[in-house]
Amino acid sequence: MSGKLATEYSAWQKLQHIYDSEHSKLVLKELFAQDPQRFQKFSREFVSPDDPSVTFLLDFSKNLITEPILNTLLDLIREAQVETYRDKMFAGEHINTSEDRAVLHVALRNFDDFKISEAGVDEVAKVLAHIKEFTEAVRSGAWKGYTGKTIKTIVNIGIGGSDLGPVMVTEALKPYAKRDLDAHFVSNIDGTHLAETLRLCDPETTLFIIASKTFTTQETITNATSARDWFLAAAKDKAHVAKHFVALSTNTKAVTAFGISEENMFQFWDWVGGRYSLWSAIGLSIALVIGYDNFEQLLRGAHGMDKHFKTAPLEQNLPVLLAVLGIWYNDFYGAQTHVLLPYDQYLHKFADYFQQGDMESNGKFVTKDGRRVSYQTGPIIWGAAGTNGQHSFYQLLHQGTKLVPADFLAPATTHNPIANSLHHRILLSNFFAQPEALAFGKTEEEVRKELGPNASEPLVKSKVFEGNRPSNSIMFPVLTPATLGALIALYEHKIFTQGVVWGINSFDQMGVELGKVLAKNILAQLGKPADVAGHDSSTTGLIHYYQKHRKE
Ligand SMILES: O=P(O)(O)OC[C@H]1O[C@H](O)[C@H](O)[C@@H](O)[C@@H]1O
Repeated sequence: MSGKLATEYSAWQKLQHIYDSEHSKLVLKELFAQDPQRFQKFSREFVSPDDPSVTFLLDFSKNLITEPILNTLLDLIREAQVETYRDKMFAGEHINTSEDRAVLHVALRNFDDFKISEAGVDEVAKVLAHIKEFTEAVRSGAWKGYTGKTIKTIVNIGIGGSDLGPVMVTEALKPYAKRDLDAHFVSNIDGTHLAETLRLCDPETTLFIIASKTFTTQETITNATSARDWFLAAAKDKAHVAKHFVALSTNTKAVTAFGISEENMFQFWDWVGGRYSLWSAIGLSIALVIGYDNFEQLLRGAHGMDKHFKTAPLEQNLPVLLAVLGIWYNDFYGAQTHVLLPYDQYLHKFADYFQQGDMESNGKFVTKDGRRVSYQTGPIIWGAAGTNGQHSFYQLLHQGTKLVPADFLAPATTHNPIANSLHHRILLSNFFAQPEALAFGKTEEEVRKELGPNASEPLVKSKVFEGNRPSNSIMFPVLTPATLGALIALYEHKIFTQGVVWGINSFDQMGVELGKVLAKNILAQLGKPADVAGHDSSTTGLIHYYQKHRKE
């Protein structure tokens, strides 16, 4: 990010030239046939520098690249000074320029390797100790509710980054969960979300975790207030709130004003972005569910990936490799989306999580120095756990008119080897088959041979798979807390790398503000039709329809 638009880099121009002159010749079937070493050349094994059991394989050989293309993509990384900006991030420089903030989620999982001087970094260990002490008290039953009973249910109230990370990780690490502690997550302002959750809770045995970096988010504060009202309807005395409500926030003043005392508050800092906050106090619900030691393993796994990202040469650097492949499709092939396909039911929220992680980070049209970009920035992220997607949207992946680069992820070993691991073998056979089908397809000739001479032309055509659809495959031995930590950090650093090349600020989220302001204005006008003013005819018509039909 040198103040340049990405298109001004000579490597970018070279890539454009390569794309224009060569892309029609980039045929996976031929590339594999020409080079028996292709898998060896275009796959890397990650082994955490901290823990050799944290390892995975990235196979990126089924991508529309050659060695010269990869080298040019890596030249782009050099020209955009990604390594310099990476080092600035790790050093605590204020690379979030619009908000004048450091970007230090890496400091939350640092365990003393990188020297970072920024206010608050020296308090990380203290907050972790607080999390440890509190989670152990709740999990052991030492922490009692207002009638002396132990906590059986936790309800995390938060939205966006204060929800998606804890939801995704608690789902992913269920095998490590304390099964007699129920965890619920309430995010939506729709009263249905809270009401349906409270039906499952007993005020005597429920702990509410109010998770909000700012502690001003309308949804969270409204849900927290209603939860407190529900609790007090049973507990009567406000003094009991202390045993049933804790807060995770950077805003001590607002937390205490809400009625949660400082000792029940878990602090974090403005250099933790919401969508990078599961490593901070926002991870309290994770630590409660899987225990502090497993939570620390998650952090250590991420730290191993941080070290790799910081030190590995570009051609070995996994986040960088994923980033450049994404740029190749996003900016040269014109792919609009990127699909995440974990073949692991425990990772069923992985794509939801990285929808915020990626799209809120890189969905921006203005560079850091205020110029309108002339190229595509962040892709649309979507996905679902395999094999479910195969029975719904894979039709389009295989035979649709759009190019959808895909990441397939799977563990070699399942936590649930039922039926002698038959389920897992079937799951993995699909995990291996789908990228193969996408890459190599099925020719007309093969279809004709299969259908015989009497097959109609339209039938033959409809059964052709053109192939040449790219994907990455990521395999790991087993989904442990540390492996998950490393995987999440892998994608975080991929997003960072792409943001630097595109010249945008990946760490603010100005685009979510306008809707919030308009909603606040409209809320004040919902009373009667005469109050509805200052809108276009569509918005006015919609509000009037609501006013006519509501029954409250
Ligand atoms: O944690 P909070 O301050 O309540 O913020 C919750 C979420 O809301 C905002 O609108 C941002 O777009 C998100 O990045 C953030 O994670």
